[in-house]
Amino acid sequence: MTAVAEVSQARPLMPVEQALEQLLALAEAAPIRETENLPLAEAEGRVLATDLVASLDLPPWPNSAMDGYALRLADWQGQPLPVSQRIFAGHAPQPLQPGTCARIFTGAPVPEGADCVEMQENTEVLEDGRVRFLEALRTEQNIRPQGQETRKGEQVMSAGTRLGPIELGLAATLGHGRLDVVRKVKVAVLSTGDELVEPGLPLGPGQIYNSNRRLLVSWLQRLGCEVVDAGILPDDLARTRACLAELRGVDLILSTGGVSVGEADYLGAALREAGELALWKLAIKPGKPLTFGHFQGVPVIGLPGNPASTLVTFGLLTRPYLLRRQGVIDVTPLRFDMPAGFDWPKPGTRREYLRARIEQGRVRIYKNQSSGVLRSAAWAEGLVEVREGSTPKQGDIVPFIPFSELLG
Ligand SMILES: Nc1nc2c(c(=O)[nH]1)N[C@H]1C(S)=C(S)[C@@H](COP(=O)(O)OP(=O)(O)OC[C@H]3O[C@@H](n4cnc5c(N)ncnc54)[C@H](O)[C@@H]3O)O[C@H]1N2
Ligand code: MOO
Ligand SMILES: [Mg+2]
Repeated sequence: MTAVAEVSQARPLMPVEQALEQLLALAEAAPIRETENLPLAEAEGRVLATDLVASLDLPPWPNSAMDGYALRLADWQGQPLPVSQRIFAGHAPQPLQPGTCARIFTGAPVPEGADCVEMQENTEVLEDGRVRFLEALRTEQNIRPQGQETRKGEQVMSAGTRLGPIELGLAATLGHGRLDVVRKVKVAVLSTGDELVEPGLPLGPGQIYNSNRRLLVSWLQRLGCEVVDAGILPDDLARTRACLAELRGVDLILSTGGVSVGEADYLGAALREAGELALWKLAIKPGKPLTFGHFQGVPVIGLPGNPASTLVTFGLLTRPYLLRRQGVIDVTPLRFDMPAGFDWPKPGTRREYLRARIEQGRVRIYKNQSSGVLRSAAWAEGLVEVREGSTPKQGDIVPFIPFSELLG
């Protein structure tokens, strides 16, 4: 353990950007290549494996944007026109008879020969059934031309796009019933600590409930990962080694706890001993001892055990890593510039992520920012970033990252 303490003192803390950059590079070096072809109904939350190219024009034919009348402007000299056909959406029209108009409804194909649609509110139907047009008319008005939205052959979504309701809707408009998606990332979740007991069971002396496991398993499922629940690992180096070795078939071992410098912190020790520790100790608060390494070739992320540290380091560093493994390009959460509703007089040496929420247009922070307090996050709506050395005060602009940007 003295070796660990020495390393901790010798090594300067790594800035968050640098750590993220390294994690993303490591993710790109180990991409998930296998794909599966899924029906749209099962593709929600997954990542598109190949570019999606339009196999048809959208709209496939010119159609009416209004309920009204279709006519040919050259045929109209201001006189009322008789109605020669009625065209409903989903039905093929006849070519427009010269000197007539067609009754037409929204979404119905514009008949050959017509070049203008007038909405019915601007018309008057005479007793003999002819239609008088009351306003000036322009060619192409109220017509959605073929291919206006998308041309056949155009790339509509690129590989690496995450499929949510909007993307699935877009794929559906183009007629795709199935999509090629990247297979799920398989993540083993491990909670380390002699003190941990699963909720629902009685607590013994010195014990606490395991909250990180539930937090991470639910979050990973939301991110579209396949979760292997590896349970609780006691604080024991031999068992830590054995457990890591057993999890060989996964894409990532994600553990919590045991990465600091305590005498019962064995996760970092096991990685160091295996000679595959790539990242340790970041300038982030909470979350400083975050650890990345490999155990017998399997990537391991060791999140610090304090629940708010787990949350922050998962959201800001692990989530982008997992998405990038699947080829997702855009892994950066949106940040909103907001006026601070707090004073932060003491400059820090680590970048702080305070649990915060918006009240009356300002970012307020939870009263207890201790990394052990998960309640701070339940109260909050997101994280406010306070950079190293900065001392924001009331009214200063600070970046706010809503949890909604991180949770999905
Ligand atoms: N001498 C030093 N001590 C500590 C340092 C340091 O730099 N020097 N860093 C502190 C910081 S910062 C953090 S963060 C923690 C990280 O500790 P570990 O990752 O080693 O985690 P543990 O020691 O196992 O546990 C820390 C804390 O979290 C509780 N915990 C752990 N797992 C869970 C879980 N699954 N559910 C709920 N709570 C959990 C655990 O009981 C401890 O209270 O180290 C500091 N120490
Ligand atoms: O980094 Mo620790 O998470 O500050 O408590
Ligand atoms: Mg510890």
